[in-house]
Amino acid sequence: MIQVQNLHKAFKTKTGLVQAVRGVSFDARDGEITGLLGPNGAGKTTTLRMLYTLMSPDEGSVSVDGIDVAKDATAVRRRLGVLPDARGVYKRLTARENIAYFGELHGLDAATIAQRTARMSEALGMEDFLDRRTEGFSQGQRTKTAIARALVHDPKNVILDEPTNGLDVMTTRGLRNFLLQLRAEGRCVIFSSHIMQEVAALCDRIVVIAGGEVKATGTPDELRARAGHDNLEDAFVKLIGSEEGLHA
Ligand SMILES: Nc1ncnc2c1ncn2[C@@H]1O[C@H](COP(=O)(O)OP(=O)(O)OP(=O)(O)O)[C@@H](O)[C@H]1O
Repeated sequence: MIQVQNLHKAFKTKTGLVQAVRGVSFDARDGEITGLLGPNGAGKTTTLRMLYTLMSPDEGSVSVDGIDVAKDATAVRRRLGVLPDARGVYKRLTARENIAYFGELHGLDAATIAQRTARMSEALGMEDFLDRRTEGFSQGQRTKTAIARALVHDPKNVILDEPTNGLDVMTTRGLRNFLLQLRAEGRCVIFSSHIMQEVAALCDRIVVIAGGEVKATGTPDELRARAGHDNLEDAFVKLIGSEEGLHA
């Protein structure tokens, strides 16, 4: 369970202050997939970075399974599996070694790492490239490696920043099934996307974000009803107030 209360974050730039996130609040429950949907520049990545302890908010709070990120970031990190926007796999290591390295950082023994790697590889379809060096990997292969690595310690909460970015249709379908599997295991899953069909197809709850603010929160049906449109695409456009940056 991840609870987000009134997050704010601004960045100083040469041309002035950029207010990236302005008062974002939402709850992401266990056994559900929560989608953060918004156009380019909406503040999704910045919000997720504050959730996974990479950045501290200017204001507001985040708690993971009841633990305040500001009070015990280490305990929070143990409960989180994160696919960051920069995937950053080590190119001199094979996919298996990338996963094992993260397992070792989490203090797992070799047998546990081998067992989790086998499970993840099967779920994500990594058998063909598991023992290849990641240098030269396709985007999909890199993303799968980064996801497997992020989940090696079997975290209860999973945060993925635009997980299907740059993936082909078949790989995206595989990834969707994988996220549904994580949900069925009772995990709390949050992912960000600017593709409304994807969010609508997968999410139990959608947080619509634009201009650093939450514009609406609800199930796909609730959002349709609130916007007064049966068509989800029209509903999102109405909730966001613009079509810009929403489509793939
Ligand atoms: N480190 C930074 N320094 C300055 N501005 C930043 C920084 N990080 C984010 N921003 C700005 O904050 C705003 C929100 O960016 P963010 O990356 O959170 O959006 P996003 O919703 O993830 O967008 P996208 O879908 O394009 O990835 C943007 O205007 C961006 O330029």
